Amino acid sequence: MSQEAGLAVRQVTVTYRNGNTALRDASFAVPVGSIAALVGVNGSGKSTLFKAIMGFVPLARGAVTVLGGTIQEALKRNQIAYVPQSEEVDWTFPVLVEDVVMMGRYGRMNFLRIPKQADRDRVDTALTRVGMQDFRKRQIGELSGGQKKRVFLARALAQEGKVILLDEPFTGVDVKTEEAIIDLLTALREEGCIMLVSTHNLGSVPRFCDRAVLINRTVLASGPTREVFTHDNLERAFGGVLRQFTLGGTDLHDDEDERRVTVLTDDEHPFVIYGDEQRKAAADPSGEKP
Ligand SMILES: Nc1ncnc2c1ncn2[C@@H]1O[C@H](COP(=O)(O)OP(=O)(O)OP(=O)(O)O)[C@@H](O)[C@H]1O
Repeated sequence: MSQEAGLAVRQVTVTYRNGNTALRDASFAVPVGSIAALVGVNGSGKSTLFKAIMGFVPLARGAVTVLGGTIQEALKRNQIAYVPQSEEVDWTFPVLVEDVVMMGRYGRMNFLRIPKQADRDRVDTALTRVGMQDFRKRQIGELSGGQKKRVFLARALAQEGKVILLDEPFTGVDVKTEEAIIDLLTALREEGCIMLVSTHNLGSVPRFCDRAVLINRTVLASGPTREVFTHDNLERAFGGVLRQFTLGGTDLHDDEDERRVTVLTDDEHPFVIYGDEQRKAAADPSGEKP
């Protein structure tokens, strides 16, 4: 399918009311049926970009199109679902898990918000898909970090949005939950969803994101992950924030093997580049050595 029909951000500039331009001339596209990682340092404009796509901040310049239409049209059709960062949610608010997921249906109800059977069925399916059926009567504040994430994913599923924005979905979740989330996103990709996932977890990006957008107040690089996730691009995006070291010779091998391995890391989620031609080599998502 053409990129035109997916999510397209064209020359977008966002200036906040205090005059701060958080994003300048940002352009990229994500086709239907793909997962794109949105990667950048703190303050690089990831949340601002999400807000721009959701129509929460006015664009000083440029345009965003969703499935060929404007943001307003997409919002009216409930096409954009959002999974927030944990810090954005008031967990003391007394609401049950099933009610949070039902919120995903609000846009499809009339102003009285009385759920129909079809809405309840969608909520059931969404809770089952994220493995949270047994917790449906729990207060949202009484869940673990990973369980809370799954509930908000279920809300996005119940909404049936074609475009799903996920803000740091792996922060504070264990490896098993991370795997479960990745499996779910991969299944949604097969169903034709467009996902934009902000993450600091560099190591996992080539594993499940077919595309990547590197950002620092503008889009530095975007496209297929294997083309974007290069040593040079990551260095441009992260500068001194990342540590880099190369292992080779007797540090890595106990024989004559001359291959080397370079690790780029924020000390939490290392991104590993195999081979000697690191500066030219694109990351190989299969993890195979050259
Ligand atoms: N409401 C606002 N008014 C003015 N400036 C803002 C506002 N929100 C964010 N900014 C600024 O815009 C820039 C981009 O911030 P943004 O929150 O989009 O970054 P981010 O990449 O999401 O950061 P993080 O990884 O820390 O969540 C920062 O310099 C920030 O201080």
